[in-house]
Amino acid sequence: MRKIHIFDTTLRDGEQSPGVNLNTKEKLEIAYQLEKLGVDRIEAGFPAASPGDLAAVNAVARAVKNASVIGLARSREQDIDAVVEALKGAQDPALHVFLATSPIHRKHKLRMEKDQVLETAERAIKYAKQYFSKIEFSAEDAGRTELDFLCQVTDMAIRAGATVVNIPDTVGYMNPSEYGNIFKTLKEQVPGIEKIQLSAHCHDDLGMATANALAAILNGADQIEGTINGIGERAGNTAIEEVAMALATRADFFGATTTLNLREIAKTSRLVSKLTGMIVPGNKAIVGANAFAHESGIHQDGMLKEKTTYEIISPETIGLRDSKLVLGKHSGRAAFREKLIDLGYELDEEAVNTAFAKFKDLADKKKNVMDEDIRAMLEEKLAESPEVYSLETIEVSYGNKSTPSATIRVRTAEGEVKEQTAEGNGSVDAIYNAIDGLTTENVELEDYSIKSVSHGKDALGEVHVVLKQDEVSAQGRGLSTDILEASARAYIDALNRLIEKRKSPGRRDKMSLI
Ligand SMILES: CC(=O)SCCNC(=O)CCNC(=O)[C@H](O)C(C)(C)COP(=O)(O)OP(=O)(O)OC[C@H]1O[C@@H](n2cnc3c(N)ncnc32)[C@H](O)[C@@H]1OP(=O)(O)O
Ligand SMILES: CC(C)C(=O)C(=O)O
Repeated sequence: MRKIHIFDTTLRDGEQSPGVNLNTKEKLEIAYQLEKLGVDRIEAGFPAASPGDLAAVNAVARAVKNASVIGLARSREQDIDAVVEALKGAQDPALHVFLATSPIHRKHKLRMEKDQVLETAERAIKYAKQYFSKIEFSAEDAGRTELDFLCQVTDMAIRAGATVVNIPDTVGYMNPSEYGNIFKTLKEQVPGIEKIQLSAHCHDDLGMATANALAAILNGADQIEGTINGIGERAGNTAIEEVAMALATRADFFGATTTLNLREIAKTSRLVSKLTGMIVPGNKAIVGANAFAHESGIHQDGMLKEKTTYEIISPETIGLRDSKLVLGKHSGRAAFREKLIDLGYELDEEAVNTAFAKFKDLADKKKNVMDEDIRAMLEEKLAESPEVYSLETIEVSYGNKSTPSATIRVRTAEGEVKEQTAEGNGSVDAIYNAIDGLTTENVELEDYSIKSVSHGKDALGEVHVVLKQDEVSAQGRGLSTDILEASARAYIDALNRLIEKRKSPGRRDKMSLI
């Protein structure tokens, strides 16, 4: 299979992401991880940009042993000299020199005619030749360059001594068929093209960076430039992990491969995200948090029967432990049953159905139902606790300048519905006064505590109360995404158990499953 070289520019183009600034230590940490990932080339920075970047590139150049280290330069002697300086001590140094070739850049930015562009680039490559055996020349904005002129530029670069010619789609303007056609044309029309490597460097302004890079491969590109997590100038660059996984997953189609250690992908992605501060979107291909997570019942059922129904890549391939079945409102019984087994619960079918109905109610209120939520939900209910009172509705009125009041409606075991409104020092006090008014039980609140069962602002709140009546006490627990409702449920639960204890004094409190 044809080998595609991976040129990583996370430390150069990736660092051009607004807001990203990597110091030497951070660049080194990423470079070591890129070595583990097995990239062929590491573009460590733009040494002429600042003394700090020159020093960082030098540190990377001296540290990296298993990849070529590259510095970027404009077609100017002082920039090339800075790269010479920065790459001192490198085991396998290479220069990357560029000049824009498109009519827009020639006219407005460089203010050069075509022949001046050719002369300037040729002079720079020839100047660099005395220092470097490996030189990549980039025709910046190649995507918007006249194809016949791009052939001329490529011919000039080969004659001047470039070993790699890069065809950047600098502004992410290309589509796969146009971009592929550039590579095909260069391969067909430029003499001596077989002596050099052709490289693709794409930007993601129209969301086509990876597709364009793959089109370049299909049309003869030898090297792909990109970054981890696709970070980079504006909308970013081709994401290296996407190209590597596309080639690995669809080898049948592309007939090309990288020599990356794919198991290092997830780790590299996490490190780059941490050090650059650029958060990876959940739905990002390959490395997003949801890339191997399944939420809907039909998908989860398929996954439990056979993973390939909904996964084209196994998460282990990129160094993740496993896929995730996320319980949410679209989940079905198959995934729910599996989760119960995972959590160590053995319930009969009827209990599973009851628990599943409660789970669906909870999932309507909460985005992600976590393991802690399910445990709490299963253990909330005391199967043997008869419901003398059950909560029907709760309404609370609270203002920091008015007295809180609560209206509670309960249903008795006989089916009678009772309603009571009361005021209190706070919302919970008002709720408990209203319940006391309804039940006419003379109880004392001995203990009240509240905790969050899981994380986030939609987390379940769990309230625990202890009520006392004539030296007998009983505990109660209430669970809800609303802490006031959880408070009411806990109080009523404790009351029910207190009444039950009064009827059968020897009975102990026992928590059990639904
Ligand atoms: C497509 C890319 O990603 S290219 C890489 C982009 N990365 C960077 O620019 C980061 C590092 N850059 C820098 O720190 C600074 O721009 C420097 C140090 C390189 C230059 O700074 P300054 O000398 O102040 O120039 P400034 O950035 O304002 O303008 C760029 C100059 O380089 C010229 N230039 C641009 N590209 C090239 C090139 N490939 N070869 C030669 N000259 C170039 C411009 O025409 C302009 O020249 P002018 O001042 O004569 O008009
Ligand atoms: C320097 C070149 C390769 C570049 O970053 C671009 O054109 O996007």
